[in-house]
Amino acid sequence: MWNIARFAASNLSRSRRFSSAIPGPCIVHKRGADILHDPWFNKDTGFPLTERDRLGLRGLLPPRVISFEQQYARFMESYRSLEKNTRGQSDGIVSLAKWRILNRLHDRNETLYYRVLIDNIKNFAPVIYTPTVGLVCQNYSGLFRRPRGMYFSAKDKGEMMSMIYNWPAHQVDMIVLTDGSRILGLGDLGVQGIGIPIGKLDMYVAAAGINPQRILPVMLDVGTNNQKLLEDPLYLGLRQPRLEGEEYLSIVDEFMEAVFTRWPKAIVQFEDFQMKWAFETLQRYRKRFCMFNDDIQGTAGVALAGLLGSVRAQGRPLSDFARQKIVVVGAGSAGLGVLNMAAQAVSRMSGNGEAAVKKQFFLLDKDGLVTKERNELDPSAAPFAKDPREIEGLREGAGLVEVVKKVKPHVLLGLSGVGGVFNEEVLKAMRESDSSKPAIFAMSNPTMNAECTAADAFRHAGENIVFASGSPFENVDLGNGKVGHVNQANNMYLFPGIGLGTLLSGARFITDGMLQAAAECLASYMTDEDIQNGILYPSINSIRNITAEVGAAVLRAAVAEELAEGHCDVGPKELKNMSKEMTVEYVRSNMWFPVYSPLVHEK
Ligand SMILES: NC(=O)C1=CN([C@@H]2O[C@H](COP(=O)(O)OP(=O)(O)OC[C@H]3O[C@@H](n4cnc5c(N)ncnc54)[C@H](O)[C@@H]3O)[C@@H](O)[C@H]2O)C=CC1
Ligand SMILES: CC(=O)C(=O)O
Ligand SMILES: [Mg+2]
Repeated sequence: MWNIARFAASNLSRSRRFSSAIPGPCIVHKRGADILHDPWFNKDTGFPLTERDRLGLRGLLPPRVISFEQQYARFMESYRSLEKNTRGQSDGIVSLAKWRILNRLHDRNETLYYRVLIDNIKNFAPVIYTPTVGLVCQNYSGLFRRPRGMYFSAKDKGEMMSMIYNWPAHQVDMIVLTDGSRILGLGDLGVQGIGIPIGKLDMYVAAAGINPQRILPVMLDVGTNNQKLLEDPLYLGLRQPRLEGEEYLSIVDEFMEAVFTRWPKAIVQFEDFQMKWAFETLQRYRKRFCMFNDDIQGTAGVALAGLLGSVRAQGRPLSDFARQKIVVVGAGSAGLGVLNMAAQAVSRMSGNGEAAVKKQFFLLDKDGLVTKERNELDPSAAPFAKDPREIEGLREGAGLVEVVKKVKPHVLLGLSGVGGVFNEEVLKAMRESDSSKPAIFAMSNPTMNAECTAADAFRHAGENIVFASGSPFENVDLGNGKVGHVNQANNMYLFPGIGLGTLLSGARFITDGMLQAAAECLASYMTDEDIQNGILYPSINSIRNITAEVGAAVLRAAVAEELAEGHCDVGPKELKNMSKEMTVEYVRSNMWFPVYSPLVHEK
């Protein structure tokens, strides 16, 4: 049974930590049953009697008033019963049942939903985010009950500027946008990919305290090339092949113009676009609008923090990063994003130009080692393609085992989307690594697409490795009381802070400097003792803390670059005068925290 006294105590300390927890009034333009059916305002049986009178709710609810704490306890009890009752059933069935119960609460009462999410983030993140969100996207048309977010389709061309005004909120701060073309490692899921912006924005609310009334998940439905979906009579998206070329770009252009016309200060996070459009749209918009691509830029920062951590784990100075041999498997938006940011970091550390520092990186895609001899070499991969003369004993297209045996890398990092590609032979080859603590990052999502499991990594590559995966795995029992620590190398450690820091800075663009500051902040978050124990990233339980630090680092970088225009009544001068600690506190104090606010009706 959930302990109400403990809840009250933790709530008290939380309300001290987050000054926004003192509930100010909330203006509502609805009355009566319309409020009960609006998850932003609904309190279910929690409406006090006076409020029921004021809002025309009297008689629409059973007479007894149930407190927030009791509602919370009742939900947690139902959740635990569900866990008990589904024991022994398949993982997929259990995960979807958990997602459904949380989703029903989300659709009914957002305040309660976000409170249970924040307080139980370690247990619930795998349900509302990776891995379960992948399963939800795969089954989205069948699971659909109520719409969430906005859908702009190829059929809406010419209409988007007016459509954007259909969204009921006056202000939107954070938008996550996808076209569904590369959902996690699951490929093209068309309109069903909307689950990803929804899950990412849930993390924004939980980790960054973005007000849920100011978030907007968006699906740009430009068709799908997934034949199975096109043939599915229940599929909810456009039943046509994906638009390409200028036709495609004109849809994204129109959407971006519409968004920034209505909400000039919004931030748009591009998510899970196939590689060609991920890079193209980033180039196209990053100097015109306040946007970033999470898969390219967020992932890069998280991976870089982990790579720097793995240097520290070997007991070496950070400057040694310039000597680490890193094999990256997957030359897509994520893999190339990581290599570009790693190259910038090495270049800064060594003082050499970026071209000179790429020797230590080895890039493989589905056709093996990428070299300059590759036919139709992708221009974004070209800077990392090996000159065959520098890689004695290796040839164009060499397989992963061959590369690992020959290179003896310090780090093996997977962003291929292919489950199990780090097989027993590859992992055993990592035993010959030149590092005293080889690092294995199986970053692809969801779980079944991870390049290897945590257990296999420790079993085959040895107990001295450091391990990270994109989706969560349990720590591994190594016997003799020893534990193989599993890190979650996921962009969730950065994107909430990038969004919040940018928002509070009032910057109109997101620069490399701001992203670098975010990565450096995460990299320096862990103590030497943690790192020695193989812990490269903090626990997800402290995600609000991490996000406050990352947000402050991003904000301060925007100030340093003279991009900060301020937010609400805090202007650029005040931001400039804040110390580092004050900035962290400022960011923290701007995090929304779910409490029932008194509702005040206004026509
Ligand atoms: N942990 C995290 O925070 C993140 C994880 N990811 C994951 O990374 C994966 C890839 O994402 P993107 O780069 O955007 O995809 P992408 O489709 O742009 O790239 C995939 C790359 O993997 C290569 N590949 C495919 N099969 C391969 C094989 N057998 N061996 C070696 N390489 C192979 C492809 O040639 C391509 O270069 C996805 O599973 C995604 O979930 C992406 C972003 C963040
Ligand atoms: C985590 C994430 O952004 C991805 O797997 O695409
Ligand atoms: Mg993604």
